[in-house]
Amino acid sequence: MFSRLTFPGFRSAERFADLSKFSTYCYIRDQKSVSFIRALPSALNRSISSRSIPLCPPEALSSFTVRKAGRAVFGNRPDLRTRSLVTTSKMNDVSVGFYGGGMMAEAILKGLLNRKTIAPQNMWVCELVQARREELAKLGVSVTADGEEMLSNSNTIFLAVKPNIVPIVLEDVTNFEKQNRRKQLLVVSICAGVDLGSLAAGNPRRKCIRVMPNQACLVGEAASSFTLNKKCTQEDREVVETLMGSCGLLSEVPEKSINAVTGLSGSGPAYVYMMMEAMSDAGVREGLPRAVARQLACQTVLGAAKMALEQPDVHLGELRNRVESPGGTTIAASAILENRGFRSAVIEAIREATNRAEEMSKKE
Ligand SMILES: NC(=O)C1=CN([C@@H]2O[C@H](COP(=O)(O)OP(=O)(O)OC[C@H]3O[C@@H](n4cnc5c(N)ncnc54)[C@H](OP(=O)(O)O)[C@@H]3O)[C@@H](O)[C@H]2O)C=CC1
Ligand SMILES: O=C(O)[C@@H]1CCC=N1
Repeated sequence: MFSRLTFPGFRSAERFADLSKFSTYCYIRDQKSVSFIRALPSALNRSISSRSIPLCPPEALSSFTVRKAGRAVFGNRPDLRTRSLVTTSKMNDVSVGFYGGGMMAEAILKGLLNRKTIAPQNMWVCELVQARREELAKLGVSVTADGEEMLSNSNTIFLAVKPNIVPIVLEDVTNFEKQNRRKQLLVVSICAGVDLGSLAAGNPRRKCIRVMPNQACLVGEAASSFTLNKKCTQEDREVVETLMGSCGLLSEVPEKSINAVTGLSGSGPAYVYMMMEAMSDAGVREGLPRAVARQLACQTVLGAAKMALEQPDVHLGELRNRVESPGGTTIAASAILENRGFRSAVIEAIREATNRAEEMSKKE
């Protein structure tokens, strides 16, 4: 089988399998590709779980000839656990509805559409603001102001409203469930500080998943974590992995960790923007044109993040030390950042965000 397939970017099938260390997962979307993947272990004469997905770095995707056998869609880079294979046939049964058509719903919708994980005709958004409905309709998804219409047309319901609106929309969900007892919904909440217990309000049998994504869903580079309640099945897990995996990195964590995820990566883009804004302003102060300073600041963050992700075994302090030449410019700057409490400010800020999510879980 392999003699008929070439591996540009990989010297051999053996090399392909060795790339597992990159922990980048690939969802194969048709049966031919699944057969190809399943055949790998015997061709390599060693065992790879037939349910685990072979891996390769995203940069290799464009030259990855498995495309000849079908569409391969890269999902997440979960370093924590092996993903299961989710095929298109299974996803064909998934129809996604959103309560709330704000920033995050748009980011997730675009993430899903960009990866072609779900066809636009299988996506519904219930949003009260007409201007937002009109904006989202341009994506080809169906929009409505009527929650029941969205629920009737969907089986996986994302709660993407502000946390204080969740009890209101859950009442709708409960009424719908009572009137449609044969349809079981999967409720996926992305709302900060709303726990699994609250998501099951009105129906203790409800299947609920709590996800904490961030806005980088929009560009397929989110850092998200999720946790499921006990009513969820393995299939539900695979559905959320496929949906959120197509928006970026995804890992499963215990529910007690979700508030920390919220403080770190849910809110995280804001901290990084603040840093980039400051770097950009500093460049302007030193005489660089604004556009040049902005671009340099953004690309510096992107490049540093890429290097750190590609060298997971190298301590971040070591990566920093490699930039700090003895007696040079960087160490002079690092001394100021240490002196002004840069790291402890970040640590305390993330603790504050985590505490805030915990506070919201308790009473709002
Ligand atoms: N922003 C972020 O980066 C992240 C946000 N989250 C979580 O995602 C959730 C959504 O956040 P975000 O997208 O930023 O918020 P937005 O305010 O942008 O979006 C929420 C939308 O829901 C609409 N809405 C209000 N009530 C209803 C209702 N009953 N039915 C349907 N739509 C309704 C709102 O309208 P109106 O404006 O009129 O109220 C608004 O357009 C929050 O719970 C947040 O904790 C999670 C991770 C990251
Ligand atoms: O600020 C917030 O509450 C939301 C949750 C994570 C990011 N934004």
